[in-house]
Amino acid sequence: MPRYQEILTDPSYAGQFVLMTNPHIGNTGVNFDDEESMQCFLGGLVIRSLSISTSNWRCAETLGDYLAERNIMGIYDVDTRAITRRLRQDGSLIGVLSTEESKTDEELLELSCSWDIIGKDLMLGVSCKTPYEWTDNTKSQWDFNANGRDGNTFHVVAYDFGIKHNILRRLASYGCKITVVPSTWPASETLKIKPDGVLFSNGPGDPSAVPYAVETVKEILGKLPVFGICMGHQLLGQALGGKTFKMKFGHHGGNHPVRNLRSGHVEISAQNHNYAVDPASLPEGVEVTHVNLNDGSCAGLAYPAQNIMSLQYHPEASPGPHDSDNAFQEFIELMKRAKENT
Ligand SMILES: NC(=O)CC[C@H](N)C(=O)O
Repeated sequence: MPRYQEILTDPSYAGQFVLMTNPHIGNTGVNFDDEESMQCFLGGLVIRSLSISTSNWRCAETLGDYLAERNIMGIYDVDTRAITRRLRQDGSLIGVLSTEESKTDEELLELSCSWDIIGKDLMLGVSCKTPYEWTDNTKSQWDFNANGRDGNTFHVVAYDFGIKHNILRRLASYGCKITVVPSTWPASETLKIKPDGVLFSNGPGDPSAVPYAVETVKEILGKLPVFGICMGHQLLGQALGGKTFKMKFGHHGGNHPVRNLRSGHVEISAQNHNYAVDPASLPEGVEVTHVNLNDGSCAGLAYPAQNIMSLQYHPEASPGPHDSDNAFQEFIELMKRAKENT
């Protein structure tokens, strides 16, 4: 149920510890299919109780062995409810995990002061180094929403700010040919290959710490249809002239209600972000299309005049509900309309 494997391999957790509120973790082990990237980038995993037995038809190894092989620290027997309540009260905090028993509390406190997520470019450490083509789609036994796809192929350039593989699988399932490019890939190179659309992916850290990526987004806006997801949405917000800010403890988990203001429908969504776009800072013409119903924050934007759409949350789920998968179809339609109008 908590789908810890996708969370462990989501590059957006780079530089952060993940604390699971579900008390029992590890019972289905780890498998070959549920990887969201080639690596675990998170700082460490904090849980209440590690399952003493592992049982699932897809299981390839235990969670403990998986983390140990990747040199990722995991800690269990922790009062995760108490830490959750503290985080809700005080907001996100800096933590230190150490195996060195000789360290005093003062030394650990000092260590915690040497780290801050604000102002750090964490994207460089997780993005691919060279462009590559992506062809895998969602395996047929897991696919859904497959009706009504018209077999058109659109070429999408996907900026890898820490991209989750399921974004690529869903785009491929919707019939896209995909070229994945590094976060520093120049806009001019993207425009040169004349794709039908550009995807700006999810990614870790502070969106104000990566001005080069905002510049890239700016150079592409208005020239091609674009779709921004999470970090991609925040960078789009900045490129459009808006501001982003750090939230108290952000949105995490697979149960966030979001209202699509165009259809009136509520989607239950997967979310993982610490920053958000301030809608009041956006210029005229930019529409807030989705609102997080827990706190009223901006969960989606569109600028129809420039074929721009973006979501603060995760339509690719993985893990999480599939309510928002249709966003990929909307991106296909944006590319289709733009193609027809040229
Ligand atoms: N999942 C993401 O893309 C995270 C977005 C952003 N870096 C944040 O933490 O707010």
